[in-house]
Amino acid sequence: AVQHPLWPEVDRVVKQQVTMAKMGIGECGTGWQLFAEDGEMKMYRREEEVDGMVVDPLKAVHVVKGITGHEVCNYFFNPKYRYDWETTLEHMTVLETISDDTMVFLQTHKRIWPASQRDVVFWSHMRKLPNGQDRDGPDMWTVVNNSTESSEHPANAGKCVRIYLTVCLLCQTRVHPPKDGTPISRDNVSCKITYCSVVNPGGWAPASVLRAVYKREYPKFLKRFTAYVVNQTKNQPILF
Ligand SMILES: CCCc1ccc(-c2ccc(S(=O)(=O)CCO)cc2)cc1[C@H]1C[C@H]1c1ccccn1
Repeated sequence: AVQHPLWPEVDRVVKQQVTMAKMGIGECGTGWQLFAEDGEMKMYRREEEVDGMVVDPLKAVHVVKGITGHEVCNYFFNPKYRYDWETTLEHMTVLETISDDTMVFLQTHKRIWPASQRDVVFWSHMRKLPNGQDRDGPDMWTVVNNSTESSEHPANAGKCVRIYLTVCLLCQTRVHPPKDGTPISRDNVSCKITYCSVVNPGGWAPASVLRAVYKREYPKFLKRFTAYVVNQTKNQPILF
């Protein structure tokens, strides 16, 4: 089959992002600060600025009972669910469907006063990862979102400031088989979720405003998204 021009970049960025997401906070270099904690969810960020703009890398780890990594990645990747869980989304357009696991999106996010409204163009790729370590262990699933250009939607041509982001959602399913040999139910599965993101806000926005937005929005986003997946899957057969 003929390769799509984006494919080499998709493959390279996915491998690079998954490698980083697998690293523990301690291995990810210094300067990570825990800025939000809620039950099993822990959110870390590193304060970084590029040309005076806040580009704080974020890394969140969460363990959610009753869902699998395949299910989490399906609900994160598939555009038909996005308006249900992405509260800051104003509009989403699928610019290109490259394959059943790779799409290009244009999204405008709700304006955060006093910053101007933002939009983003990114490719999104979902992939099952071979479980290198223990053969019989459940697979890992990932979705990587990475900013890309669009000739039909040039940056900063309209009212929105174009942002640039790289996001990696890495999911590892855990199965705790019941002692008495009864069939596996949702009580016997859980998913370890690692969410990494680096967002360049594009144009200038006050560091204090951006950091306040991230501090408020990221915990809300991950809690709302995972609760949504639990609710959507609770009466469905488990998708490993
Ligand atoms: C000035 C920066 C504004 C800003 C930039 C970027 C994003 C953003 C875009 C995409 C993704 S995602 O993980 O790829 C899921 C697909 O939508 C997450 C976050 C959100 C905000 C704004 C709306 C705020 C926000 C921040 C963090 C989480 C959710 N929303």
